[in-house]
Amino acid sequence: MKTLFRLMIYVRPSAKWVALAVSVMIMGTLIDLIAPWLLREIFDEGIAKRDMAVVLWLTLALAGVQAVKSAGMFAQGYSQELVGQNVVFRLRKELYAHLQRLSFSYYDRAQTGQLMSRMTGDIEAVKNFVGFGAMNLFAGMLTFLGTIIFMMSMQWKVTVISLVTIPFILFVLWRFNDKVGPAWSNIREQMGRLTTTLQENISGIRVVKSFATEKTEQQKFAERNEQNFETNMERAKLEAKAFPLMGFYGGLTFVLMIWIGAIFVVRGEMSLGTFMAFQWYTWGIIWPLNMLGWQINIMQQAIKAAPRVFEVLDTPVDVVSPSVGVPTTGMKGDVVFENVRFYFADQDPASDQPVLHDISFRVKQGEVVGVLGSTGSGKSSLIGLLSRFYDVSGGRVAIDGVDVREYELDGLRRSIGIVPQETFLFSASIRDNIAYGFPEATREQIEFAARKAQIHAFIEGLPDGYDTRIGERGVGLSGGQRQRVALARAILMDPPIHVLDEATASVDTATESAIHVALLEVMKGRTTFIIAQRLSSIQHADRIIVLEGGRLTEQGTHKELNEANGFFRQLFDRQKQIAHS
Ligand SMILES: Nc1ncnc2c1ncn2[C@@H]1O[C@H](COP(=O)(O)OP(=O)(O)OP(=O)(O)O)[C@@H](O)[C@H]1O
Repeated sequence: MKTLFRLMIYVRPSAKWVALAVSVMIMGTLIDLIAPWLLREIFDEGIAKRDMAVVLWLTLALAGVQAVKSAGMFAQGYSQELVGQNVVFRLRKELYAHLQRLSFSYYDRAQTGQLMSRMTGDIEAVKNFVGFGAMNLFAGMLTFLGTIIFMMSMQWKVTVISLVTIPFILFVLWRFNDKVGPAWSNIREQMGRLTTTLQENISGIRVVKSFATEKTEQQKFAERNEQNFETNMERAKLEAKAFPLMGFYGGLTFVLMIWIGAIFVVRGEMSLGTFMAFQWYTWGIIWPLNMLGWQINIMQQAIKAAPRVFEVLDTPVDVVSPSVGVPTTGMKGDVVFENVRFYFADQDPASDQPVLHDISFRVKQGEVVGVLGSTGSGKSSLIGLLSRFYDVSGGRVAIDGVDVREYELDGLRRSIGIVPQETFLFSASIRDNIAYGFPEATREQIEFAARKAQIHAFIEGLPDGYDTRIGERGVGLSGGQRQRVALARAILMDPPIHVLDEATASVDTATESAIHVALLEVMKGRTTFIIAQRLSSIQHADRIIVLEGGRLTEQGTHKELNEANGFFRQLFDRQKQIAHS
């Protein structure tokens, strides 16, 4: 019930169209109730009295009301679909906007397939109910009650006797409703899992193929598909049991009506016209009850699907912009980490070790800082705190003396140009990919950024140059080329702070060196963090920070760290040895 009330919030803006659909539906129902009454008059006042004028006028009236009803059906069909589509539109828009706001900690755990399925199938199920099911459910109930009232007013005894089957039909419906709800809940959940399997397989198809696990993947998909098939068949079984039974009781009502009606006609307690009208009215009892099964189906689907959508909408956003954020215009880029401690959302501070322990350091505007550490030492997490991908669990991160949590969030993120470890390119032209964060950039600006990222010559060599379209996730470019496009994207943003997270790990050392020389100019006056595992990447750093197991163990210049004989020195010796062997 709570779900239905909440859905009403999305219907409210379309109240005018709901009112139109309901009015037309009530008019259509009234016509359905008047038509058999006209038929009775044709029989009793026209045929029985051999008055063809009455027959003609009443037949014309019958045709007229049917024409009005048909026109009304058009208006009702259109407006109820409009209500449904509007609800879907609003829900999808809100869901998409919320997905954009949700923080990294949500996406660390979310399954893409489940989100896709909620965005499509579940919302569609809601639309079917709001746009069609609900209105027809209401129309059915109105027709049912109206028919009984009209019949009672014509011949209450025949009506009461003929309707003895109704409690049986209602019992079958009640049982069906009870069982079909959980079945729909399973189906919606399984649809989500099926989409997840499909999405993961397609995204990871290169891994699947390189490990030749197509058969295992097929098997996995087949299992999910089979579960889906079986749950759907369970639901179909419920329908197969309930619907014919309802059809049987409905038929029985019809037969009873003829039999009891005939007795009353013979006894002279019912006119032939009323008898004929009752045959027509019977349908006004049977169809709403038969349709009720389908409508319950549609309603239960929506009741089970909507909470899946609301669950995403209700997920709190844990990294939000302050209501009045500090503007970032004129940001210089002095960065301070003060006693920073950090746990991921799925960690328990009571029992787990923090990913970052008590980190403190200061970086002045324009400094180039290398962040060095073995894999898993916390380098990316450290940088994630700067852009507020995550918030610190203790201590603070400040830029120009202002806590990052006090800045206006969009401005903060636009002030930090990150070239991430895993580059994501969109299926668009190379130009659009470079200008992703700055769509109004001029051709010169884009080319300048591409030159600095050492990718301009390559792009110029392509048949369509900057207009060359690249496939999904950058297919068509090598890893190093993709990294350089991402680098150009960050350079174009011209932020006061640059972060290169293993940004040159996929390029050869000669290209890396060329990129660094070009970047020296771009980085001038800008604070730059270069995260790396190999020393060649940080050769131009003014200072180096060394992370080990989430702790800052060393910091200083190349020279100072070489003399300190710690992790840096060991790495230096190891990489020198490899280079010489
Ligand atoms: N979402 C998460 N939830 C819990 N722990 C995580 C999560 N993401 C990363 N970690 C853990 O946090 C630690 C630091 O990870 P991080 O990615 O910051 O390391 P890194 O130094 O950048 O490693 P690499 O050089 O391999 O990229 C790792 O031990 C990792 O397993």
